[in-house]
Amino acid sequence: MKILVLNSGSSSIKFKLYDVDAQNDQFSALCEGQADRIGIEGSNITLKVAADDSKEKQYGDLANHKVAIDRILHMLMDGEKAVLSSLEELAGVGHRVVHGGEDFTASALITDEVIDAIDRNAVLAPLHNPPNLMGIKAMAALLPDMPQVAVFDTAVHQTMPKKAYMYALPRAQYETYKIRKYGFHGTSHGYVAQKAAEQLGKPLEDLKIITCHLGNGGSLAAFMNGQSVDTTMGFTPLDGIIMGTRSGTIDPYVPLYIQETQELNPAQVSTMMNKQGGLLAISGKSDMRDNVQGAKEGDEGCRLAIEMFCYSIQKFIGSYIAVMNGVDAIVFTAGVGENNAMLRTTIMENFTFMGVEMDAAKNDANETLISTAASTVAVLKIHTNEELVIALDTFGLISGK
Ligand SMILES: Nc1ncnc2c1ncn2[C@@H]1O[C@H](COP(=O)(O)OP(=O)(O)O)[C@@H](O)[C@H]1O
Ligand SMILES: CC(=O)OP(=O)(O)O
Ligand SMILES: [Mg+2]
Repeated sequence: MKILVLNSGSSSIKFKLYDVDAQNDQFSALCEGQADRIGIEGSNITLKVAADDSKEKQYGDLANHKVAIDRILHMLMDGEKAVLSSLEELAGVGHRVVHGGEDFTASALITDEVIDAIDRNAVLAPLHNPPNLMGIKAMAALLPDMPQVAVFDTAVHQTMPKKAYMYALPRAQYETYKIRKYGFHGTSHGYVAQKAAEQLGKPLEDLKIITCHLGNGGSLAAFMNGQSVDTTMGFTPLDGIIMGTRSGTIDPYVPLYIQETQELNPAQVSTMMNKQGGLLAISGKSDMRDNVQGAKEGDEGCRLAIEMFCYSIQKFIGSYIAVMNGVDAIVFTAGVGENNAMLRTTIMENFTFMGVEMDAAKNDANETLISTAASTVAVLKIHTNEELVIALDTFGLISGK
């Protein structure tokens, strides 16, 4: 049976097709790809099949998400790298949905009620939920009888205790308006925490783990007793560490002051903090690779951006060690976390006081366990796989397993 996973963004759709051997619970990826610049000039779809390294790229007008999904399905069936003989082969579709609010503590089969709930929560994640919904609706329009599943970024963090998720604001802000910390990237945090426990040969429940998901967007999470107990993103994915284009945590009065003194409206300040902040604001480059390259060439802005990025992560790691009264493992994952040994070293330098010892050779060789045997805390680098979790949950829900 085959399962398609979609991660729909505002102008892109990432997709991955899995072949599931239900008998043996084996999931193998057949292909993956991305539709880019949906609704913008120069839109295109790239497809890479697992069997070979070359990519098929198709340019063409992708006016909206429905057109893009239609084109993706055609590429999967009759492109030069076709991996599906017909749509009948698809058993289900799994979607990443960023904000599930307090409505979802686990993944859900998509029904009209689920769609309504995702829609209701869209005010809480205006950059993410509307495109997620577009993907779901586009797929439903093309294949009305196909079972679809929503996998929420917020679900894993619904275990946080009240003292962690409440903001110290008048009660009505939470009770009436649902303003609280939700946390995101839960699919990734949960997956790498579990993988770290397996690597260390201990049950997740017995470990205190800090997971660092460092991608273009990024967040940290603290796991204790097998559950997320705190995370750096908050009411929205703007909070926490410094990201590619997001400011992360700042004095909450700053946006109000900017609005008052510079005659900017809330939407303009939101754009400033979400799209013009972060690494981009400091160095002019949002992509970490460009910052690393710039710093090597002596660019002061890039150096400062990297210093601020690492500093913001160190502060949260320190606070989560305090929150859990200890830590057994620290895990790095996602684009930056998985690929840059130098940044991992820099971040961990401030924890040598408590006996953290990196193994430089293993770190440089990109091994999984990158601390020494003598280190008081295990430091790991684990490849995240949000798509696989989505495929697993989709299979579970559609097959009743
Ligand atoms: N070798 C590397 N060194 C530093 N950063 C890297 C490296 N490889 C990838 N990255 C960074 O990873 C980020 C993208 O991570 P990813 O997890 O794919 O993000 P997202 O899913 O949010 O798009 C980019 O900032 C990119 O520069
Ligand atoms: C929730 C979130 O920030 O997601 P992404 O990193 O994909 O932007
Ligand atoms: Mg990501």
